[in-house]
Amino acid sequence: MSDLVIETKNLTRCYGEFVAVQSMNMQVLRGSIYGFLGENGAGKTTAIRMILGLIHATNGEVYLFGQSLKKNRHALLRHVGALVETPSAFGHLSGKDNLKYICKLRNIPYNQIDEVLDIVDLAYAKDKLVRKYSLGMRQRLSIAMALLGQPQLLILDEPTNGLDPSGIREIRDLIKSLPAKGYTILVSSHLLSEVEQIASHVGIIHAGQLLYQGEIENFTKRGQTMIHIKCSPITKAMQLLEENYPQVYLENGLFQMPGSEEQIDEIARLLVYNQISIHGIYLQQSNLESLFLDVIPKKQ
Ligand SMILES: Nc1ncnc2c1ncn2[C@@H]1O[C@H](COP(=O)(O)OP(=O)(O)OP(=O)(O)O)[C@@H](O)[C@H]1O
Repeated sequence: MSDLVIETKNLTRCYGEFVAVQSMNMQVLRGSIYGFLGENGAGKTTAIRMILGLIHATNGEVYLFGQSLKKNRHALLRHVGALVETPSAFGHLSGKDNLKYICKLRNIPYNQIDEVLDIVDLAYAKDKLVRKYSLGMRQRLSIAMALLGQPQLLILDEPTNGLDPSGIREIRDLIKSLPAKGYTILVSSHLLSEVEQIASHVGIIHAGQLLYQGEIENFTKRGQTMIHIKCSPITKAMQLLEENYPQVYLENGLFQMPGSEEQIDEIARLLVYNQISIHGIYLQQSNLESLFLDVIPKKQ
């Protein structure tokens, strides 16, 4: 069994002259939650639609579970559940009847219904009409629909769009619970904070190009630790620090420089020895946001 549930090779999609996705080599490992992160218009939906065989690639190929999608489209997509468009459950039917309807359409046994209702934690509301569901409940029902047919891979395109904070939390908790049940998840988002909270891996797409992919943890490790110092008088401190630490810079009254915990003592001694008052000195780890901004090209 392939360890890569999704692999794309030079996947490209053009709309006329415009390149929406460019030579994308995505690798999604079995059992992972892969956060596909990019600003609006970055190319996430286009890439996802190609992975699902909903649109053709202009160039390149998609492999699912180690096999070419081109050659085994129907057999492979049977193992994939997806939520790509806005949820479309019937409001005049109960949650359970909506699931029954999908089972009938796709020839899936009804005995899977209770199982997926349990996974998305909607068993208590299965007989309630969907029009009386909250948006978060509707979205969980849509995920239950995608889970019918016992897929191995679940693809969710911006599943928290339009939800309120409690709905977002419900979906987040649900997604986090899925790998333990044997699912691999590809979830797209334009929100860094969301990906940071749920994903084990991240792929960053910008203007159609996958600029980074790997474990979230490794991504965070790319960051430097910075020493932040608040001290006075500023002009004298600037002169002294620049002489000893050429990488230092001043921002909003705070001196900053790359460094480690061991250097803090040495810097503090230098400042005190030169009659500079220290109001604060501490170590700051780069956060995911600053790393993200480092990866994507600066706006002109
Ligand atoms: N059918 C189409 N014809 C022409 N251009 C398109 C088409 N579909 C998408 N695009 C363009 O391709 C780019 C990528 O769009 P895509 O929907 O994949 O981005 P996205 O990252 O999913 O963003 P969003 O979160 O806003 O949906 C955008 O500039 C979009 O305008």
